[in-house]
Amino acid sequence: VSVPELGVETSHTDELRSLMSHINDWGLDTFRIEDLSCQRPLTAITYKIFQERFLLRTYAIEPHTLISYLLTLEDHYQQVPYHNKAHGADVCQSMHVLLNASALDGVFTDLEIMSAIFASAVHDVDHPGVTNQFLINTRNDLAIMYNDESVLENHHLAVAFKLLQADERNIFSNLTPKQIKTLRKMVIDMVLATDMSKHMQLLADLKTMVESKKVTGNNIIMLESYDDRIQVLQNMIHCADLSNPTKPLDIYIKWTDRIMEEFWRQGDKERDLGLEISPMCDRHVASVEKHQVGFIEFIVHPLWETWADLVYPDASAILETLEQNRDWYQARLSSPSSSSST
Ligand SMILES: COc1ccc(-c2ccn(C[C@@H](O)CN3CCOCC3)n2)cc1OC1CCCC1
Ligand SMILES: [Zn+2]
Repeated sequence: VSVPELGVETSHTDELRSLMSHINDWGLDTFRIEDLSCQRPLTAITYKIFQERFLLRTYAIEPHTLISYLLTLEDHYQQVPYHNKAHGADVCQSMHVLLNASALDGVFTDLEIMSAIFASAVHDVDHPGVTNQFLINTRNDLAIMYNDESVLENHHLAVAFKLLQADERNIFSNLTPKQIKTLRKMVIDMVLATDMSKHMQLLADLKTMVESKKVTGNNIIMLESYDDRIQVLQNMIHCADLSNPTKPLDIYIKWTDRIMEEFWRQGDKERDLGLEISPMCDRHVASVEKHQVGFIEFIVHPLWETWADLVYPDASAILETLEQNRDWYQARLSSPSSSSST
């Protein structure tokens, strides 16, 4: 069975191929890839990364099996404003770039790398566009299923692994049982770490690691235990998940427009249900810029500053962009408020 060169059927092959040549660059325009891939950004990006890292060869993955899994995975992302297949594709590509930090050169095994790319691609699959708290408050079946604990994160993992059960989609069919066991544990540990309720603990542990950082002669980080290795991978997927404010401003603003529309739709549901409207979810009381400045000040910058310390100097330019973007939103705060999309 033959597969198209870029993994997806497109009439923009030359343009898509040219864009894909920037797969290793921070700030790749996921929105343009969404258009050029005929609405298949997750399949196109993940397929390119697997090829770029020779993972099909290393793990004897049939191209059509990988495409079949990716297309089905992509179809299981819901059409919600933010937590859709474009976000999955963006986090996957961002993780791919973070894994290329020179301070991590040769640190992770191929299995750990494949686990990280797979975890990123699947980490929000079937996201319904509402928060864990909303699912808990409305006694949604998912909250009942997972007893209010990391409800969405558990669901994304269950969906991702269930899709692997079909033979024509089982990309890990040629891994050894031990490899499958290890990959499954690492993917679970990474996706569960994207739960924002784990953020403070994850950041505290990262800070401790930075303070006691051990490096080799050429500044490569030494990670001896599984706990140390998975902790770095968990922080990487968390950084990739919270990377919108570190991207070129025009791309960041598009992500802001999408997350706000998703939050406001949740607020609309809460209003209709007579529930208290969650913070930042009332479209009639919008302060988009203020919330982005707060998000960066209290969550995104502390995390990325610590990550930049760990892999110094690899993430310095990213931190610089984050600070410039914060200043841009800050400046719009003091001037008469105008919508973030203009
Ligand atoms: C560009 O703006 C944002 C971009 C991203 C986010 C954001 C929040 C939480 N996350 C991460 C979860 O989605 C973790 N998910 C949950 C479901 O399970 C998987 C893992 N991401 C918030 C953003 O802005 C908010 C609105 C104003 C300030 C804050
Ligand atoms: Zn996410």
